Amino acid sequence: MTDQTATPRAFPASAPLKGRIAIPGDKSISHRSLMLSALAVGESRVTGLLEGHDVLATAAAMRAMGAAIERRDDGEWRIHGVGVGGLLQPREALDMGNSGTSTRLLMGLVASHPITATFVGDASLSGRPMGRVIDPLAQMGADISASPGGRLPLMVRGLAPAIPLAYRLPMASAQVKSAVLLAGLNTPGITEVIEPVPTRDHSERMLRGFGADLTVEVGGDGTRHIRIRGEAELKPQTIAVPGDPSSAAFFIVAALIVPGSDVTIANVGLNPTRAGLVDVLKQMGGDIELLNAREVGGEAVADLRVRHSNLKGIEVDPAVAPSMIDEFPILFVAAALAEGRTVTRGLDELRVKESDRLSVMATGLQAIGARVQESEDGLVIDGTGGDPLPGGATIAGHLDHRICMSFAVAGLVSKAPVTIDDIAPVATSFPNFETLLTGLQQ
Ligand SMILES: O=C(O)C1=C[C@@H](OP(=O)(O)O)[C@@H](O)[C@H](O)C1
Ligand SMILES: C=C(OP(=O)(O)O)C(=O)O
Repeated sequence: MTDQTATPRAFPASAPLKGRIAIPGDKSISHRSLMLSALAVGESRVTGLLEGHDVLATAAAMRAMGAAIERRDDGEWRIHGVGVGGLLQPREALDMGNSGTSTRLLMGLVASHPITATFVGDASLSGRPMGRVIDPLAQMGADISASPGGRLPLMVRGLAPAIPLAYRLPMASAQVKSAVLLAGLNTPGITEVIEPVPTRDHSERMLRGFGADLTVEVGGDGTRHIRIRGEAELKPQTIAVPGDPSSAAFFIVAALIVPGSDVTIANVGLNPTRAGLVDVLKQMGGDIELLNAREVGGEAVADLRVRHSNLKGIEVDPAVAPSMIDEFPILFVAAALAEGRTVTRGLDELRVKESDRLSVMATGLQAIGARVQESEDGLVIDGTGGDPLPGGATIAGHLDHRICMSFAVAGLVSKAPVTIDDIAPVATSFPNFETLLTGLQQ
């Protein structure tokens, strides 16, 4: 069946990319800025907020639960919080759109408030597993009824006071960690998350920044014990959201693989729990220079100057996966242009993102002439050594923004244009992606 509302877009071979761009705000930090501000007592101010559909879904949900949230004409967001424990029962189902982060973190918040909320989402989100948050939140006392397989639509009936929990994460997931910590905010006593494999730590940093009593103890084997004391009072903050490294990734790789390119990407967040891609691309021979390294709002930030490079295939250490979990689709494109073989493993989590990113990337790359083999938990890619890919196929984006943008970049180095069947999903995380790309092609 053809989707009448889809907007296909063709990406042809590109001239060298040249110039300087600033990418939009970090999606993870933007979600958390809205949620924590909405729970603080008083007015928080946020600049650089990502205004993508996923973050706007979080804003709408926090409004529906009582927070006053407005965007000023100068782009600053002002949020009046309701206080921890003060969330109101939403009158209608919370529409999470395409956003896993909104869904899982907000389920955590609702779980320890005396309210009931229904969560709905699009076809992609409705296929993603929510059992991973249902399990710990049910142990804390929330009553959750989900669709078969622990999917959306689902309903969370919170319990207040909830029961504190010590929870060992069964998979490397910042969303599950954050759901439990956010539930812990309004739970008496100490809620603990035990994290054997470190994942992005924005929740920990920001909860502390808002004044929550949160400690992190690292065991001898690297396991992190994160403890939050509940019934916290959060103080309003002024937040400058750094640029999203996961969005920068598309322009980093584009500049590395389009011959003659020289691009500077300003204000990129480089929190070590997010910066894996830059290290891996450097290992592959990528010319990426960090300029003006600084700290913004407790997060490492730098400008990145990226020049076209002859990339070499490598074996990617599975241990770096959590620090670049959303960047594998675009890394696979870089690998398809590198000289020699790139091997990736330990990427089972990619199968439960907006699409099955291992299978969708393997199929799409094969369709445009790349040599790719899919294994259970990774891809093996034999690159062209810098020669253009044949291209010329239409790629199914499966409502997955990162798939759409990865193949858009692949089109820039293909003989025949690469067409994305529907470009609309890009707006979930990177609304001005095409505008920035066109600007670098002038
Ligand atoms: O906590 C977050 O903001 C996110 C965590 C990651 O998901 P998982 O926790 O499912 O790995 C990541 O893929 C997502 O884009 C954002
Ligand atoms: C996995 C992602 O997001 P989410 O889980 O919030 O849908 C992503 O942005 O790549």
